[in-house]
Amino acid sequence: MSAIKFELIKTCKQTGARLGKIQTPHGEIQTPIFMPVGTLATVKAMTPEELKDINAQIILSNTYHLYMRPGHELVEKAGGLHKFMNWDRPILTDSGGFQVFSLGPLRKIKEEGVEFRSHIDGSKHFISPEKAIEIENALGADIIMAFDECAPYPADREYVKNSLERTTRWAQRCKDAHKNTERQALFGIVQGGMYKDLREQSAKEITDIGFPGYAIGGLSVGEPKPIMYEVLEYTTPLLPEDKPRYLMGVGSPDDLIEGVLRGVDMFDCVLPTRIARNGTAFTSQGKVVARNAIYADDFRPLDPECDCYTCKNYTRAYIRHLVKCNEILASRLLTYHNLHFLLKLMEDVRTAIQEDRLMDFRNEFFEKYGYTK
Ligand SMILES: Nc1cc(CSc2ncc[nH]2)c2nc(N)[nH]c(=O)c2c1
Ligand SMILES: [Zn+2]
Repeated sequence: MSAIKFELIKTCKQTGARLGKIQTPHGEIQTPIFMPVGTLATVKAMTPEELKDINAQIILSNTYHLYMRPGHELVEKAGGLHKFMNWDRPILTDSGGFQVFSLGPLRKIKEEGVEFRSHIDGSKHFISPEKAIEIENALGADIIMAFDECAPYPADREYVKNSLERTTRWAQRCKDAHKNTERQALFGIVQGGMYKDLREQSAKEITDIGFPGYAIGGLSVGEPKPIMYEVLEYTTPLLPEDKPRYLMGVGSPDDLIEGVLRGVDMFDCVLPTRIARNGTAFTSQGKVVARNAIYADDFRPLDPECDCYTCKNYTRAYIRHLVKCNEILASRLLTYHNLHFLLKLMEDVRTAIQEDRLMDFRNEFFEKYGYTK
């Protein structure tokens, strides 16, 4: 028996988009969904109560980072991640594969696993698929990711083929090592770079092993958007219709909509929280770089069409002032707004699917946001 139950409610007649529901041990998730990222057991600058105010349904945390600091044993001793961070809704943990591979020359990939040096103190570590599952079981997230290699972009065919085949062998080892199937759903991750035949091979191998949900990995790694959309176009149909599909590391407003149109159900990205800390806001008319002098005496809200706490109570002029003074409140107000913006966007997308008008919604949003058609 798996820890989650996915219900496919509707497929949009105009597009490949799906409306769904995922039941988890910590509550229900409506899809398509955007998942705020809380790498170190906190969605930076937000309290759990503020996340609930903006209807965040599930957040992400990270195996590699929490293994490094404070250590998964401590989190387990605290009663698991939910208790430790005071978040009683669903959590998803990434396996650390991506983070370890991002360490670049500091890591060595072997069949057994990955040897790497800590980005904190340079100490030597080794993570195998079994170790990653042990850490994720200790953290206790409702959805956990298999330990995979996210091939860099660009990468030649030979490398990508060898890498996806090792990721398949690791996926089987993760499934064999995962004990907590009743309370933690293990998702497989499809790789294969930007090569159609390798994506088909990886999708077949990973779905043959069998998981309650599937992620599309190896995208949003610097490839041009049209290539990401093309890979999605031929990869999502290879995944079972009755299981959730998660596109890792995506994304910006346009990528979320284009991903939903191509049958993706779940997304996560550090963008909304990261650009907030750099003083930039998503708005329905495109990005607002708050630091820009043009906002010095602009007493309108960040987004006149937004009804969030930030937009109801503060002006661009005030937020620019906070950003210029590097005030902590700048990060808080901008993060609150950016997360609300993406969560509201996904709520509007779900409504558009329900009403079979997602393509019209896309065109209206792109027009207003300033994206080219
Ligand atoms: N682009 C991208 C992003 C992430 C990180 S998702 C994430 N982790 C923590 C926060 N967000 C990926 N993670 C894994 N395991 N595999 C991938 O192929 C991959 C690709
Ligand atoms: Zn707002």
